[in-house]
Amino acid sequence: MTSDPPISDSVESTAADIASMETRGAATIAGAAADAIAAQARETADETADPEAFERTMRRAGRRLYDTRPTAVSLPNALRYTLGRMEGDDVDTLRDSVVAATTAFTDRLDRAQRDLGRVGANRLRDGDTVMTHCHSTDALSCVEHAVEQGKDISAIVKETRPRNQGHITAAQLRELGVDVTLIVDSAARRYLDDADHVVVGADSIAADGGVVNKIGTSGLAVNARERGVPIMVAAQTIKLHPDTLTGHTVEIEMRDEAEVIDADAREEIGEITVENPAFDVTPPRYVDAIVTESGQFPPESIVTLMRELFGESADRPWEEPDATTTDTAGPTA
Ligand SMILES: O=C(COP(=O)(O)O)[C@H](O)[C@H](O)COP(=O)(O)O
Repeated sequence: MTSDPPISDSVESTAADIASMETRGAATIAGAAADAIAAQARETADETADPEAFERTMRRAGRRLYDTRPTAVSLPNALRYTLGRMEGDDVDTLRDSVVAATTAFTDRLDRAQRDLGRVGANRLRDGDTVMTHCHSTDALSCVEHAVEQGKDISAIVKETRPRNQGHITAAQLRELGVDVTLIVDSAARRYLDDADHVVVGADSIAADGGVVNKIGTSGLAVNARERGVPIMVAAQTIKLHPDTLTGHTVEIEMRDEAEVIDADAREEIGEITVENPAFDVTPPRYVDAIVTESGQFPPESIVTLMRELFGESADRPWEEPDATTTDTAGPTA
């Protein structure tokens, strides 16, 4: 018996880049995964004429990507869209179906971001100041469209420890011509008095409207509510987590302590525990609007859109057909 074709270099390097956060941010991760799946389909079709071997290899590639980071549902949703459309009785047809699905998926990704940007921009007025957390391409799309509408927008950008994704946000806002004030995370409450909106992205949105995003989002949202500053979550619909429709929770990624403290400082302090959760959950009552490519929603009604898009439950086309369902439950929300 001959062995199945290997996982492609493209999938291996994409998976490594996602795990190391070289490729990061939910939408970017989804696009990279779709591109890697397309590369895998092309290479596998060159290496086997056996349709079953092709399908097994594609599922294996899907699992390799799936296992990288657990929180952003855009990754499994990208696999759902692309591998879920794999069909055909021969390898060429199977390959073409997957490649066509990946192209359609990445087109939708770009279009969705533009469309939600227009919706989010309508919430911003000329002269407004937004406060941001982390780096979200969906959130930035709202600011970009507001600027295109001729609005003068300023930004207070939280640096977002431990990885300082706020620096990326600051640089991209400057490219848009937005005035930027960079602050440390702990200064957020003080500067909320100068903000008209908090604008953040999402890695996953649960059926109850809970928003999973970079650690620190929930504290920011609670403070913003106390200060009367509206909180807008910019999230295209690939951020909707269909497993939460059936009671599953969203796993919160715990990352290496080396991101928080270097070895020398740790040694100097003595025996301590260091925790580094990458994300947290903002309860729906602290969110004013979830802005998607299908319009804006109060968080409590997002479940309707989720059912429309995913039905009552989500399939897992990266698993072998006879595999028992893997529970996605983990420490969460
Ligand atoms: O929390 C993060 C990124 O976390 P990390 O840096 O750990 O990946 C972003 O706010 C969301 O992914 C949304 O981003 P986008 O709007 O670009 O999908």
